[in-house]
Amino acid sequence: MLVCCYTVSRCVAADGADGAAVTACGCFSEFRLAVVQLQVRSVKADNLSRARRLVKEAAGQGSAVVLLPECFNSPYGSSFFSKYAEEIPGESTQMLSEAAREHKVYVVGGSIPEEDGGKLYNSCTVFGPDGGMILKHRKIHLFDINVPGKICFQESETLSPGNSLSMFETPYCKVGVGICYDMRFAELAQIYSRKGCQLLVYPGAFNMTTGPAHWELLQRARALDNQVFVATASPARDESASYVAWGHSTVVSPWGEVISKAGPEEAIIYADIDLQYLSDIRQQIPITVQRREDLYTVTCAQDGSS
Ligand SMILES: NC(=O)CCC(=O)C(=O)O
Repeated sequence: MLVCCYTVSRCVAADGADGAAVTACGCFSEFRLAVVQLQVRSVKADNLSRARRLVKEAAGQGSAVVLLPECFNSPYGSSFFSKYAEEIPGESTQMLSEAAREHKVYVVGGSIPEEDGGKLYNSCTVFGPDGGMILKHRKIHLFDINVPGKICFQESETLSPGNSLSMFETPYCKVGVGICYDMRFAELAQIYSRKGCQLLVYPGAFNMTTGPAHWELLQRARALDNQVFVATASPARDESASYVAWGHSTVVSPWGEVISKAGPEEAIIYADIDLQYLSDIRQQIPITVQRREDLYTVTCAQDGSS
């Protein structure tokens, strides 16, 4: 918890990340987040080397935390998951670990298709500045969609869901992790924010149907109703792919404003995450303390059930 965030000064973070700001009490109130909207193609080695280069570039711009897209090592699609799947640790997570250690940043490694015990998962790994793996999060809500004439897709044909929630702590803030479709489930964001997360990250690959309609709206809703920062990282759009990603990686503030946003093409976007701003908003509109937990259980329903 940030308790005495009054005086803010620029400094070099203890773990070597430049550009963080600390308060008089020594807690960090501001840090730079980079979101890498990677152009993912069919050659895995190229995806890995480009991701590595862009993590380096983001670190060079003073980022303390770098976020990669869903399925960053593989084209997104049921026909690709088993071909590109790896065990963890494996080639892709090794690269993430090395990039985090070399550049002294937190790397939220988007996701990769993971193989474990004969099953496939859509898994996000997070690495700290020492290169150690902090967590592995398996997508808990699998993306199944059928909008006639537009898109029909079923992750659940090939993937298995994860069964646990994942949060991690940095010197800057506490972060909750979800993967793409997980963002549609408001309960997940609510649990993370109630457990103290100030930033929610969703590596994601929305599509050309739901992207324009829902992508930004969902992020702003999750940010606003939980008073947290929300960041999404999409693959860059590839019109020739079987699943065309919407792109538009975004960072939203706890006020619900879009503070950084990519277009459809490969890019790195940056956001200076100001936790004092988050505290101010929570004081100005104190929903976090005005909740009526005593009323949120249905005790009397018309059909007599409770
Ligand atoms: N990869 C995904 O989970 C896609 C989710 C999506 O597009 C949606 O509309 O939800």
